[in-house]
Order: sequence, then C-alpha cells, then structure tokens
Amino acid sequence: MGSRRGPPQCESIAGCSSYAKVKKMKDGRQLCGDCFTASFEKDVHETIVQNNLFKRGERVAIGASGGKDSTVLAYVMKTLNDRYDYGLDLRLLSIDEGIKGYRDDSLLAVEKNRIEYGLPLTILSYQDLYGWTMDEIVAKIGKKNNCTFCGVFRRQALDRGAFKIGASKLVTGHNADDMAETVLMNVLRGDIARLQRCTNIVTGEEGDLPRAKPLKYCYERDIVMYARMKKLEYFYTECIYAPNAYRGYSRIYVRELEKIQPRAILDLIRSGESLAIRKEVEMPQITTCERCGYMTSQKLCKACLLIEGLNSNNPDLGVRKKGKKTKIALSTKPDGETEKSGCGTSNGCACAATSNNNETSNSLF
Ligand SMILES: Nc1ncnc2c1ncn2[C@@H]1O[C@H](COP(=O)(O)OP(=O)(O)OP(=O)(O)O)[C@@H](O)[C@H]1O
Repeated sequence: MGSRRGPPQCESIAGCSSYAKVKKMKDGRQLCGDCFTASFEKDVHETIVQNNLFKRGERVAIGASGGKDSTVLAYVMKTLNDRYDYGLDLRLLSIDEGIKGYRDDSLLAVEKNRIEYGLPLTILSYQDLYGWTMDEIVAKIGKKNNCTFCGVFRRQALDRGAFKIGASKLVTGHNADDMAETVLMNVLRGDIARLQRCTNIVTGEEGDLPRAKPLKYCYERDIVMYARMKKLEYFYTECIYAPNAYRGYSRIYVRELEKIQPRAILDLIRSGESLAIRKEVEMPQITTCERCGYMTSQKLCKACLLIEGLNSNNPDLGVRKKGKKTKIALSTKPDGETEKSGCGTSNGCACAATSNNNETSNSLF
C-alpha cells in the first residue's frame, strides 16, 4: 500500500510551515499565498531599488488603463511606497482613447482603483487632445492602421498628462512577457536600434519625462495570480480594434518557449539587455515639432502628421511612405538603420504599418 502524499510544503526561503498553494512562474517555487505575494512585492521592490528608479519627493504618474498589469502596478506601487517610505507622490493617469465598449468600461475599473487606493486620477481624452476619438478614426480609415494612430497618440497623451499633473516620471505596467515578445519581434524584424533599447527599464531620460517599468521582470502569469490573491478588480477584455497580428505570433511563441523552459522569458530579456550598438551607427537627432513643440526627429511630430492626414482626408500621411509597395517593410534611413512603426502596446496588437518617423515603436516606449 503506497502512502498518500499531502499537498507540497511552501518553498519560501523564510522557512514557512504552510502548504504551497501556487507556483511562482518566474522561479518555479511552490509557495503559499502569503509567501507568493510577499515574494512578488519583494521582486518589484528590488527592481526599484537596484535600478534607482525614483527619487524621494518625486511625483510619479502611473499609466492606468484598468487592465491587469497597470492595476497591479498601481496597487504594488502604493503598497511599497507606504511600506518602504519611498516618499513618492503617486497619481493615476488614464488616457481615454474613445473606444466605446472597451476603454469606457476599463476606465470604470480605474475609477474604482482611485477610490480604493486613494490616489488622485487624471483622465485625458484623444477627443480633447487631438479632436478625434479612436471610434471616429476607425470609422474613417478602417481597422488596418488604426493601431499606429492609437499608439502614437497614447504615447504623447501620457506625456502630456504627466506634464499636466506635474509628474517628473511616468511608470507603465509593461511586464517580462511584453519585454521578451518585443525582443523577439525586433530580432525577427532586424530592428537593431530598437532591439538595443527595448529592454531598458527607463527610457526617455534624455527628454523631460523618463518612463520606467517596475514590472519589467514580473511574469504575466504571476501578475494575474497576484491580482487574484489580492482580489484586485481589473478589466480584462482585449481592445476591440487590436488585430491579432505580428505581436500575437511572437506572444504565442514566447508562451510555448515558457512551457518548455520558463527561464526563456528572462533569458530573452537578458539577451536584449546585453546588446550593444556599434558606435558608428548614427542615431536620429531629437528636436521639437514645429507645430506643437513635442519632441521629434522630423519637422512635425508623428501625432501632428497623423492629425493633418485625418483632417485633410489623407489618412495615409504619417502612416506610410509614398510609393511604398510592401505592407511590412523596412524604411531605410540614410545611415542604413531601419525604422518601422507599430502601436507600441503589448496587448496583442501588432499593426504592420510602416513609417519614416520614429515616435511610434515596438520599443515599449
Ligand atoms: N489608456 C491608457 N491609459 C493609461 N495608461 C495606459 C493606457 N494604455 C496603456 N497604458 C499603459 O501602458 C502599459 C502597457 O499597455 P498595453 O496596452 O500594452 O497593456 P497591457 O499589457 O494589456 O497592460 P494593462 O493590463 O495594464 O492594460 C499599461 O500597463 C499601462 O501602464
């Protein structure tokens, strides 16, 4: 007669005597609920401290979409700020892209977070900033390149919102899976410039508003589990306009790799981090948009170009180079570097539009 095995013991290094309830995907340990959430929070705290992400007294805008990642980000940032006395002035910042049945619903989740976490919330809309909602843009141009518009507008809207509330830093909920997918996508596209910077934990340091990703090393499945353990409310529907294209394939591939070897996600990130760009590769010079003053490497920033296209019934303006024949193509810059655009989100969307401008990206901001 074989002896019946009980549930596994919690493998926390703290020597916990509870039974394990969940597996932490990042390191494969079987943990009890309390040790899992404590370990998740410890990871984020270490990421923040080791990378000097914040300065005491800083006002930090949290990009809050109402989805799982940013909901967990807001909750963990608040928890750690209180626990370790970071001294940060945290604010929620949401962008309403004007997508009925999607963003209006997810903003309700953010509104609940505002009340529960006691963090002030600012909402900016595409309608107010650009005169167009995404619903109107899609009605005009169709679903094909809409992610280009959305990604460019959101990126700029988050910057503008952060400036409006006086934040000196913006944090987003990009996670380890997002980073790994982006590394892979940039490898597949041969986009060396983006490959080199897409794993940076802080981007935009050369500009006025650095962006940081405190969940950079957190596995998506651990984020979902954390949200479940803490009973966090979030909105989990995918964007109704996001086609399951290029990033979708990369996502599926990363998930398959993760099943075989969970470290694959961290290994992909480390590969991206280890890359160095050759000195002789010329990088674009950043200047300011002649029309709105936003940073750009061209005369007009990408958002102004796209708005001009919409307003002048020429929506291809800023989306595709004249005379371009292929749908997914490389626009070769004078120095031989290649440039492509995408919406920059990691929610399953991967618009395949091309561009000669450099404000949209598959670079996770
Ligand atoms: N409408 C928005 N308003 C504010 N921040 C946003 C918005 N959309 C995206 N972000 C920020 O960018 C991050 C990555 O966005 P993405 O669309 O890839 O979403 P995601 O991976 O599904 O994340 P989430 O689960 O937070 O929605 C989000 O975690 C959030 O911090």
